[in-house]
Amino acid sequence: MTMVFLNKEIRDGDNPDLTEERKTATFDTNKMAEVIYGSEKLARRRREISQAVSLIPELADSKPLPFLSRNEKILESTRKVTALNEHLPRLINMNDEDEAWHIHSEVIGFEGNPLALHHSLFIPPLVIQGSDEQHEKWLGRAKRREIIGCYAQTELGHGSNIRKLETTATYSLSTQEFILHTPTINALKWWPGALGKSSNHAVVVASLIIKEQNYGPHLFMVQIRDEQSHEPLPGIAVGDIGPKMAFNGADNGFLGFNNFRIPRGNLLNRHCNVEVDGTYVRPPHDKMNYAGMIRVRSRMAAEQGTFMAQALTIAVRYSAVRRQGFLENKSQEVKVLDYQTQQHRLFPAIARSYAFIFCGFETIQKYETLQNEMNSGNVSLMADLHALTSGIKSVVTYQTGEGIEQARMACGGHGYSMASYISEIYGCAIGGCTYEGENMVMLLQLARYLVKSVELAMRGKPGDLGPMVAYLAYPDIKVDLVTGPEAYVKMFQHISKRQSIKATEKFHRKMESGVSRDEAWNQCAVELTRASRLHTRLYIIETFIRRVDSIEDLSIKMVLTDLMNLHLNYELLDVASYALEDGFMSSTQMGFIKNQLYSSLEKIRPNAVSLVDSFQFSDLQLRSNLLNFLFQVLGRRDGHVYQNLFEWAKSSPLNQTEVLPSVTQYLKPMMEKAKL
Ligand SMILES: CC(C)(COP(=O)(O)OP(=O)(O)OC[C@H]1O[C@@H](n2cnc3c(N)ncnc32)[C@H](O)[C@@H]1OP(=O)(O)O)[C@@H](O)C(=O)NCCC(=O)NCCSC(=O)CCCC(=O)O
Ligand SMILES: Cc1cc2nc3c(=O)[nH]c(=O)nc-3n(C[C@H](O)[C@H](O)[C@H](O)COP(=O)(O)OP(=O)(O)OC[C@H]3O[C@@H](n4cnc5c(N)ncnc54)[C@H](O)[C@@H]3O)c2cc1C
Repeated sequence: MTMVFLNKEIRDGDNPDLTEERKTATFDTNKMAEVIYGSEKLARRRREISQAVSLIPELADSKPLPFLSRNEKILESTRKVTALNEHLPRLINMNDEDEAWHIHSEVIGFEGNPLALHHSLFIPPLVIQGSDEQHEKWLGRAKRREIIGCYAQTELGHGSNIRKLETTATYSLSTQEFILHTPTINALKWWPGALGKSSNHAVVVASLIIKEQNYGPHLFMVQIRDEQSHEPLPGIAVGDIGPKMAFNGADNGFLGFNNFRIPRGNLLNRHCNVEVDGTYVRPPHDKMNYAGMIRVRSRMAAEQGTFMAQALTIAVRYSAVRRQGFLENKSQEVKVLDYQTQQHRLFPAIARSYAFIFCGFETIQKYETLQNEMNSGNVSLMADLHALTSGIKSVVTYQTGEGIEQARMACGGHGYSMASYISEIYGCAIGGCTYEGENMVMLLQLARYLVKSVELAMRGKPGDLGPMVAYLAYPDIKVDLVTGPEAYVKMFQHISKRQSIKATEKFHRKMESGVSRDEAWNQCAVELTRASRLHTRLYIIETFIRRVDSIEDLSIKMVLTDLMNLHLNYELLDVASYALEDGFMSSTQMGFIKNQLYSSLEKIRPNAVSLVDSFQFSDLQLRSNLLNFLFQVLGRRDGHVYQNLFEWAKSSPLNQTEVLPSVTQYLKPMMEKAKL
């Protein structure tokens, strides 16, 4: 039986192919949005905010961004973000981070802006690592945007290995100051977003030196530019690092110090301190100064899930209006979305977007618990969350990159045009594989945790394993996949456990053969990263199942169950070789998984457009609206892509004149010469 849901947002004049899709949906997209965003209130607020933004012309792009130069992009993103700043108090609840995040992505898009890091990486470390007194001094000013800041950690020579950062902060007993210094070119800060041209403050990570002893990376509040003139302060060299693959509306920068002095009170000292006489007060956890990175990583699953969801919204809508080729009926070409290959390209990625967003909820909540615990001095949760978020950040960024690239290819030629907006989304999202910890490096961090856990299990201490890794001690009992999701989890647990054990045993064998610990680790690194990926994918599957279990609305639960089954079969198929290898999975089971996968694609087909509509991205957010000016056009909610692609092309600066200088200066003379 199909429940017919009349989508309230079907509009007159929409492309009939899309209207037809929306009519076949078996669920209410507003209800689904509540599940995606976690509450009726937030889903509703997002719609209200989008609506309010659409009525303010100055918050729209003034030109299609791909046609702008780098300087124009920065000017435009700054214009928008400052205009937005003026409107913000009327549009959102200023204390609600989700509302703020939504409105910024809507107005700014993926190109970045000079304030992006201020909120995500300048204020949070100040909150986490700053004392009450330091909050008093800087936090209010930062929140009011009297000062603009960034997070300056990475250097030209070091990003992953932060223990080897070369920027020094040497304590001067005589003046009670820290002297910041960049001893070599390699030690220049390099990459920090918004540092290059916009920020006048930075949280700088530098190696703390007291009486010639290096205490490792610490965080310092540093004013880098004059608040009046915006000129760099004496002793500071700062600038932009040049154009990047994407994110060119932001000014990632470099920064060098020439014996630049800051007061002792600028060491962010909620958890550690340097006393007047140079006595160092240790933090409660060795890696306390890394807590800000856990925070950002904990938010990456949800963030990347929505990045992928935007690319998929564009690709799925387009696939429902793009007609090409025939199936049975030779009188009308089919929507490309009807091809099984197209569905296989897009639907598993839709499932992953949902999975990442659900998983993101859990990690954000876990971080909030950690933050509360840390505030009361309990750091026992840090190691677990560091391991978990290290794996999640790596898996979701990689799979998001894959999903967005598939979305681009699914749009054929038009996907390659910047009119699709997909290349911009890709460029921004894929940066996540590198920033906040390069993926391999982070997978190896999780592997340390897995190896230790396997060692505990091997020593017969399974009781000491945390809930996340308890399965490493479970016995192997064959499963019948027909029985449902739990059996899939057990199969995945077996695969993940076996890989963790295999990698650990290999590591042990290498050491027993006389290879040093570090060398042995390196010789097992690929196997170790495999274990980390499997463990993380298992965790994501489990969060998906938990979320679907918790849903009460039947129509929503049914379609999410289809999506979850697709996810389970797709993921298991992808790693099946691990289970076939030791005979835990039979070839019959493999066939079963494939058939389940194909049948999931068919089940999802009528709901595909509504599943992406449910993310409720506005046309402005997808840079697909023509309301005020010409924007990218492929993901338009109304589905009128062709005429708008033509408008877009006409607006290209190249078409503002019929004969270009390239022709008069070079081609014409060449052709004339050839005639002689
Ligand atoms: C790879 C590590 C973790 C290694 O650190 P290390 O001090 O050399 O550590 P080690 O001696 O090898 O010991 C590892 C040990 O330290 C633990 N650990 C490491 N990090 C944490 C943590 N956050 N919480 C709790 N524990 C932590 C690990 O679990 C290890 O513990 P173990 O020895 O196994 O018991 C570190 O260097 C690191 O985090 N590197 C990545 C750098 C990074 O993420 N940079 C981000 C810059 S900001 C940015 O990119 C902004 C992007 C823009 C945007 O978001 O939009
Ligand atoms: C868009 C963007 C925004 C950024 N924003 C900021 C910012 O705001 N502030 C800031 O401080 N930084 C920022 N960064 C810098 C970013 O955090 C670093 O680039 C990142 O941490 C990776 O470090 P790296 O560049 O040193 O890479 P490298 O470590 O040099 O990586 C190169 C290769 O070496 C491998 N490798 C390195 N170490 C190991 C190891 N131990 N084991 C195995 N393989 C290894 C890596 O896997 C990789 O394949 C940003 C970067 C980007 C791309």
